Amino acid sequence: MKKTNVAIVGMGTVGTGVARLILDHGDRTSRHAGRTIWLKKAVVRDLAKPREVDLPDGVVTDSLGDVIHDPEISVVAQLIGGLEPARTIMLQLMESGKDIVTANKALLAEHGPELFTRARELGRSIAFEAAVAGGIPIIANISQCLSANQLQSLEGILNGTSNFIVTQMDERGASYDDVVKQAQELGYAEADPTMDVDGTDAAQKLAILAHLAFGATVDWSDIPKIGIDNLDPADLQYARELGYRIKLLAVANLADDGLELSVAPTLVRIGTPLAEVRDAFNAIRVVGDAVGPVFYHGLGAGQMPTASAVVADVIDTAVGRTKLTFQTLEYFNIEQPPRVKLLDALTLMGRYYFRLHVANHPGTLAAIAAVLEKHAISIASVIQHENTVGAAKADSVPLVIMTHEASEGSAQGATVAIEALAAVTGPVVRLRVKD
Ligand SMILES: NC(=O)C1=CN([C@@H]2O[C@H](COP(=O)(O)OP(=O)(O)OC[C@H]3O[C@@H](n4cnc5c(N)ncnc54)[C@H](OP(=O)(O)O)[C@@H]3O)[C@@H](O)[C@H]2O)C=CC1
Ligand SMILES: N[C@@H](CC=O)C(=O)O
Ligand code: NA
Repeated sequence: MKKTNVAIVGMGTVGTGVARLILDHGDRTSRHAGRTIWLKKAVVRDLAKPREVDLPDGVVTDSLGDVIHDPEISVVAQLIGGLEPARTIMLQLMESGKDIVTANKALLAEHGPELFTRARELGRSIAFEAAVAGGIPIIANISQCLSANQLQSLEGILNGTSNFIVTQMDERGASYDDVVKQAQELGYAEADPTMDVDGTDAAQKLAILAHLAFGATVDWSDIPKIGIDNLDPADLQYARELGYRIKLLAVANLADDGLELSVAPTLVRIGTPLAEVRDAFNAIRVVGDAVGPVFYHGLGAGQMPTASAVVADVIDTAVGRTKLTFQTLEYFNIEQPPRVKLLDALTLMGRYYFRLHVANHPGTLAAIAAVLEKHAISIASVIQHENTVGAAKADSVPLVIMTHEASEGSAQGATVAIEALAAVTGPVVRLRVKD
């Protein structure tokens, strides 16, 4: 039987899972590849650090040169996170004739055009199924299975850590800090979990998907994003009372004049599929003009789900499928003009949830309603619980307002104007609502 020699660079959470799959399940991988997938080298930074997988003698090394200078190794799973040295190592590996499989979305979102251009020049491929939504085969689906469609929209939960945190806060009343720690221990979070909770990771994944799905050339940092890092448990509670759950939603919507992109905590109606996505699961709803809506659901973070995607890419690369896809097509090709432009975030339409703290006296509601009216925002419902201190009326009360559709620009303007009212104390919480 033929053999493809593979190396792993970066033996952390994902690298360890990839080694496990290759070493423990050679029968499966060889059946699908029609050849033996052989782990020849695993490059680590620190030889003394214990690994959670038994690597055969001679596999582990701290020298990247052992891979670069070994002409028998043709595929490398590059599983170091962050930008550098990951970028330089990826370029060095490609220069030395290796095809790449990676899970590093930050690197692709930031340096995708450079890396893919170089890959094309060198006749190499870069496969990255694990970079978006972990184990869900979304890259393959968008770039191959749905290729007969003009995709119209794509919305999803793309960050497992944030979804885990929000689920645990919502369902168990867990504290934010405790659940962040737990997400790190479980191997879901990035080395710097700020990237997960502030919406960066979801925006980077959305930029990659928007490129594949719509031909948009988007700098991820141009995508308007809000994370879950300032989410108040009170909003999870009010959302539930209104029949919603809060999810960090990434949205790409193709309009007549361009592409709307955003990442934001959003109220999603309980009972709809996205609202039921729990813990580290991700989900993506894609609508194509021929196929209609398609829904993908699965684990978006964690060792083995991510390794599942990496090893599938290793097999595809070993048999030449990834080269076919990513060498010849327009993906990350800077010579291809973008097919759509990014729309101004202020024009995006949506419903809103406002929570504010207001003085408990006559005229307050009227003043707020007047501001909303001035910004052409119509109220759909209001919650204000009776609030007393003992038998006496409390001085201030929380007020929750759900609106009908309005533009992001109007909602922003109204927020500033409401915060300036004398009857309103502290900042206004404003969240998007998905119907
Ligand atoms: N964890 C997950 O659920 C998912 C992760 N990803 C992506 O996969 C990539 C890896 O993530 P993950 O495994 O969780 O991260 P980890 O931090 O667990 O692993 C990264 C590994 O890379 C090693 N490393 C860093 N620099 C070098 C170097 N110069 N040479 C050799 N090894 C090096 C680190 O070594 P050391 O141990 O010494 O620090 C560490 O073991 C990231 O890009 C991440 O975004 C994608 C989808 C899901
Ligand atoms: N940190 C990421 C890991 C997968 O991409 C997440 O939590 O989704
Ligand atoms: Na994936």
